[in-house]
Amino acid sequence: MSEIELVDVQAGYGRAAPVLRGFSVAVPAGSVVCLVGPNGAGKSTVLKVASGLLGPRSGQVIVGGKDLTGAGPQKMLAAGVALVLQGHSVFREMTVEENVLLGGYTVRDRTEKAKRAKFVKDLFPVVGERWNSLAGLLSGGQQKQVEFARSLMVDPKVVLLDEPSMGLDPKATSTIFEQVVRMRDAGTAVLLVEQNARRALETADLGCVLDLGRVHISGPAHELLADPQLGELYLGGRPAEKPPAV
Ligand SMILES: Nc1ncnc2c1ncn2[C@@H]1O[C@H](COP(=O)(O)OP(=O)(O)OP(=O)(O)O)[C@@H](O)[C@H]1O
Repeated sequence: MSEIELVDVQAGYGRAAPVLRGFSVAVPAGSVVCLVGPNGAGKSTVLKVASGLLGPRSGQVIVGGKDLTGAGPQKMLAAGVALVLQGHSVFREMTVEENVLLGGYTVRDRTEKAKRAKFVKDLFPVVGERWNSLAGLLSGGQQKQVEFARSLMVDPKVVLLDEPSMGLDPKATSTIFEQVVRMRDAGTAVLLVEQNARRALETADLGCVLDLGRVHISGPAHELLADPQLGELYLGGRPAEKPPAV
């Protein structure tokens, strides 16, 4: 079963022409789905619709088999859909602990909250190691892991990640993608938007290429990576150029 599904969604801003024009995607349990596509294609808009920040003009948003079309962000979070925003959203003047526990604000049961805090510390060791540090003292990649940990405090079924590698160097980017896999292996479905398309598809189970507000092509991520035409158009060149014939 899909944890979240967008079906034939039309969505846009104000009176402007729709950005998404009949877009569909399904994120199966225990999988990472990566959305790629050119700038302005509507990738972040998909995450806004999936998180309830933007209501679709038509189409459906189904979470865990229930139609939640038009539900706002609070209801979507309560239904198990968490969003990790683009850029850095940690509170720098607060400790890592305070940042992470903020994610569990809606978890009333103290035992459950303590259990979740232990879970995220185990999943992201750096979060546990720096638990009492000010979040602003951490590196960009470490801060991103604090954001991941914060989003997992409510034990979401789905995490939406908007460009998690933005602003990170290649080493930190690798760590972040490793952590995305750990999230998935811990049972969270992940819908990922990335500029770093090739690297993201290497991590993902399924890929979906978005162009002109629709799905251009979708399928197993390794198949998209191997497609030379997609490589040229969307992934910044072919995967393995043959040496020129002499
Ligand atoms: N808040 C907004 N108000 C009006 N138009 C918006 C808003 N956010 C995005 N848009 C427009 O919607 C279109 C799609 O934007 P979106 O951010 O979803 O694309 P994207 O594929 O994520 O792009 P990028 O790869 O550059 O982040 C763009 O034309 C953009 O200008």
